[in-house]
Amino acid sequence: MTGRGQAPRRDGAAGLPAGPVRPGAAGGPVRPAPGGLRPEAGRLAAIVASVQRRLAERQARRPEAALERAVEQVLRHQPRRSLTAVLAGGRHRPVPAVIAEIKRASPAAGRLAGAGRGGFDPVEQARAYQAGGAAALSVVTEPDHFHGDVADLERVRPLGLPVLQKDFVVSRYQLLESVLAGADAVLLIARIVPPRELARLVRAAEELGLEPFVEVNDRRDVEAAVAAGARLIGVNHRDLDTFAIDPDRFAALVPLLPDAVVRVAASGITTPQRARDLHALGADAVLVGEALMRSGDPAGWLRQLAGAPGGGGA
Ligand SMILES: O=C(O)c1ccccc1NCC(=O)[C@H](O)[C@H](O)COP(=O)(O)O
Repeated sequence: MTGRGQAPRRDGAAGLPAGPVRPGAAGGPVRPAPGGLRPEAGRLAAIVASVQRRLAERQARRPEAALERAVEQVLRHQPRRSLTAVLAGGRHRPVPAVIAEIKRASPAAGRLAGAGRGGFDPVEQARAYQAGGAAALSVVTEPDHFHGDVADLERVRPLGLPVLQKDFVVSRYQLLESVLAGADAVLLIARIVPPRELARLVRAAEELGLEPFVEVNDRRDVEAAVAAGARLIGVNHRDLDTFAIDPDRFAALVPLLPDAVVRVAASGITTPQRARDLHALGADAVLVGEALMRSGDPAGWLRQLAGAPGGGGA
């Protein structure tokens, strides 16, 4: 996660190459799998390593106690909105709820924001999502591999939709930063921390009024997420090391999820029809990034999913 005072983004007006963002490109040498990462982790390890390096710098600049004091103030004056509440029961409605993502770039896709269309305004993008009927926003804030910016989250919060912060959380310190940025929910990736640490982070997030959105890739992750008490679980079709999409992953893992859990299908959802198919398999909600970022008419894409006339999605 990125806090205030992070290094400036690198996707300025001059633009970026259109190709994929190289893991480790801006974060220096790739180190062995850090923290609780499983030994097979490769490209994901490079992302987490740069996240940890930036985190250490921020922790050195601003001690956790100072953040705690600021968080107390924010929590007193800025109530959180519930992501879970707007997604729950989605599987029993005619169409899934949508978490619409702002993702400036990704290691898999390269630059997404403003590619070929001039500048990018996250607020304008979020307004289009809202106009199309999105239930919530997701904002990717990791800077080195996604060109994310925590300022994007701060800027879209006033629109009023619940906001999920997507980053690579390995420490409670980052959760404090999330509160300060105005997130309502935070992504916790089961793959990047050991199960006990995942449970600690789930608890810590809840104590701070943040809803943990636990992302899983396989059966082991599901077990860790459920044991951690996660109530909001996202099944990610994307392999975090190869970035390849496994289209059958949601179908394979959904039977393992307790009924009470709010289930989100995430990644690689390129068309409204694909979102409908995942809904038919039991998804309460879908999380869509790249397709909306690439669409010239994201509101139309979302309306087409909702079955409204005038939808412009594929
Ligand atoms: O998007 C990536 O390339 C990626 C690579 C490695 C780790 C995470 C990654 N994405 C984070 C996400 O969770 C996705 O942005 C999100 O599920 C939306 O996916 P999509 O609709 O395919 O953009």
